[in-house]
Amino acid sequence: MSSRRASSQFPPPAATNASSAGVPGAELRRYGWTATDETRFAPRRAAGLIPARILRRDRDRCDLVTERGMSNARIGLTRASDAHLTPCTGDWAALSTAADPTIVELLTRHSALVRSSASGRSEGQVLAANIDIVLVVATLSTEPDLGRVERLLTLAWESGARPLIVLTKADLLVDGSHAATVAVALDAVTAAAPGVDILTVSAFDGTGLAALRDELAAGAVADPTGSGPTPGEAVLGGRSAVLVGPSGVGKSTLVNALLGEEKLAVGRVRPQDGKGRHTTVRRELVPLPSGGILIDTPGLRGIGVWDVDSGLDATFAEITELAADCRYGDCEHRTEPGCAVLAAIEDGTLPERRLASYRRLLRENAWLQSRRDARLAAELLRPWKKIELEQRRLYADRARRERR
Ligand SMILES: Nc1nc2c(ncn2[C@@H]2O[C@H](COP(=O)(O)OP(=O)(O)OP(=O)(O)O)[C@@H](O)[C@H]2O)c(=O)[nH]1
Ligand SMILES: [Zn+2]
Repeated sequence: MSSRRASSQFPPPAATNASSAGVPGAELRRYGWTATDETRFAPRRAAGLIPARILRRDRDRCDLVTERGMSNARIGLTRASDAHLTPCTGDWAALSTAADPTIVELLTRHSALVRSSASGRSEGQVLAANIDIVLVVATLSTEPDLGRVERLLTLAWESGARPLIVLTKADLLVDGSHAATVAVALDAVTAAAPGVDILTVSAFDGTGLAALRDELAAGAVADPTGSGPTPGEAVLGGRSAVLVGPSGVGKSTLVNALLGEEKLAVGRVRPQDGKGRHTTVRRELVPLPSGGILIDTPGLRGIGVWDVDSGLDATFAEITELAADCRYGDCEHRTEPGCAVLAAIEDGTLPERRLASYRRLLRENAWLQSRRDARLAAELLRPWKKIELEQRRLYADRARRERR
């Protein structure tokens, strides 16, 4: 994964206020922890573990937040080799509170944004876990890359979270020279995203920011203590949202606009690692003063789809729907008679570009799946290869003995 953007783009977290810590996990509610989560966690708490949300993943350690404040912990999972089970930003974990805190368990994820790994290996790579919304960010300032929007939507649908398209730089609408382009861009994106809500925003003039804040704050509750660790941070919980989109569309500017004043209230944090080390906790996940939790992962360029069968169905919903009316169940919508998809292209209701884009992503998905299947097959064969080898050795030994 490219790290074109420092993962510490969010301001260092302010020192945690322990005053609301009367209730177990209360401080974590800012990060989305709920009473239900706490109930489920009870047996672990009884075993001396505490809940934590992962803010950032390093090779074998994580920056995280617990009810006691920011911390840094070792990854002590037994199945750490499984890409889907290694901690990532957004994960909830059970943490041992030993001298060197250790993540001993990942709590079940309700969603995960997964891409094919940058190295092109046959595994998926989890970019963010436990998200409610994927903000697919594109800009109105240039002709939209619809293929990219569809790719990101496919990943978003597949994650189990709800996609929301955010079109940035809406202030360009008022500029006469841009207005026409923007209107066309908006129509094109709408056609490429059936069933997906689209918000146009501008970090410059504030357009749409209130609507976006409301989306993220849904379900948030007022801080019972009346004040958060930083002034104005009086809302707890809300939706967890991850931002995806190419470089230059205005993600950082948008994040800063959403963070508002909070970015000024910064300070170094001393993780409670028992050794009193002073390190700055870096984070890719931050609670918003207005409610909701924002995740911004570095480097989402060249993002590849990964195991996205249902994501494709959702992204290209109108094609899936048409395909149900094709004469043949296995219709590939190429030359088959009675093909409802081709008929829709013929009568102009389905743009050819949509079908081409759908095919491209289908092919990519099938290719990755076949590579994964090949890897699985190789893994299944491995024990047999070992037995075969041992048998050969045995026979050779016996033959040698008999020759003597
Ligand atoms: N007109 C206008 N320009 C904007 C707006 N938001 C951002 N920009 C400009 O767009 C450019 C890119 O913004 P960034 O926030 O750095 O974009 P990004 O998506 O974070 O880019 P990376 O950090 O490379 O991923 C900058 O020159 C911003 O000033 C906006 O609302 N309106
Ligand atoms: Zn067909």
